[in-house]
Amino acid sequence: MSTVELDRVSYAYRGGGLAVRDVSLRIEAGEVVAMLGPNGAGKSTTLLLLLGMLPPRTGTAKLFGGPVARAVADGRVGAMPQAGGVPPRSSVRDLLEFLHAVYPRPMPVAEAIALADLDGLAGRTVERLSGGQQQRLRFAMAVIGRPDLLILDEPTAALDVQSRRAFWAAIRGYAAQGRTVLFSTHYLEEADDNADRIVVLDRGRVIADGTATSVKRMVTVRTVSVADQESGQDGGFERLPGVVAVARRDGRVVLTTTDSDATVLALAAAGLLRDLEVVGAGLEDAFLTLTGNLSGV
Ligand SMILES: Nc1ncnc2c1ncn2[C@@H]1O[C@H](COP(=O)(O)OP(=O)(O)OP(=O)(O)O)[C@@H](O)[C@H]1O
Repeated sequence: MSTVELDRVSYAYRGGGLAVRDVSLRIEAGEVVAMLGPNGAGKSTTLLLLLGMLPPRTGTAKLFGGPVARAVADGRVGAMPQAGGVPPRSSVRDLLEFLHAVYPRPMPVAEAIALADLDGLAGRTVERLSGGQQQRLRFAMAVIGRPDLLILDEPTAALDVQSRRAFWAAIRGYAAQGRTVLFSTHYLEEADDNADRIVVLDRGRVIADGTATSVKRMVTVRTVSVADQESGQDGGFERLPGVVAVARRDGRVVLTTTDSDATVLALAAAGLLRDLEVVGAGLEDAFLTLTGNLSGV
């Protein structure tokens, strides 16, 4: 029995195209999984389907081998959705005490406060917390019920670098207790640092799924550029090893490659190494490469 089991799930918002298309995904107990993808890839929609907040149009979603609604009602799922207000006038302690009373097997309020690094802020009202502190409170609210599965939608979006680090340390601490964690992010680096496995979504589909190392290898593309020598060397660049796209701009030939070493060696062998520049390409290019939409200009 898997913790998360999506079987060919699709979802369309009213009046929109398919936001999630035929997604199948299994996550086992104890895994920490990142869902990585650009804006609009379908990450939030997939997470909402798993929380029972949207019903699949086709396909089935199960948690712990049963209906999503049952797992949620049993308090086995903790969530930090992207949107969702926290009552501004309540204090941190009041909110957590309220939730403590709601869940069947909660952790002590003090433990949730410590885990979310909110010590010293228990008496403060929500409206007087900084953005980062509010985010940490939302985390405390998600874990206080000791959920077996924690679902976090871009949890660090509002945080600065320092709070980000503290936040991930708290999540890793929770995962280390054998809990399953699924989070979404735009950042390959964040996925790489904090997940055992990365599922890449693009336009509603799963386009890659594997260990951080294997996905990183797939999405790490570089741009190699040399001065355009106009030496009648028209074409041919796209046949160099690793090259997936060729563009010419500002007097340079710009090659997008999945194997920059091989591309540079081949350029050298062809006598074309003039004013070489190699830079890491952004994740956007990497997604385009993965989805086969990067074409030469
Ligand atoms: N409430 C909604 N009504 C209509 N369309 C929506 C709604 N929410 C999302 N969509 C559309 O569904 C698709 C998937 O959006 P979703 O929010 O799941 O992506 P995402 O990967 O979470 O993006 P982001 O990283 O920006 O949060 C997008 O095309 C988006 O425009």
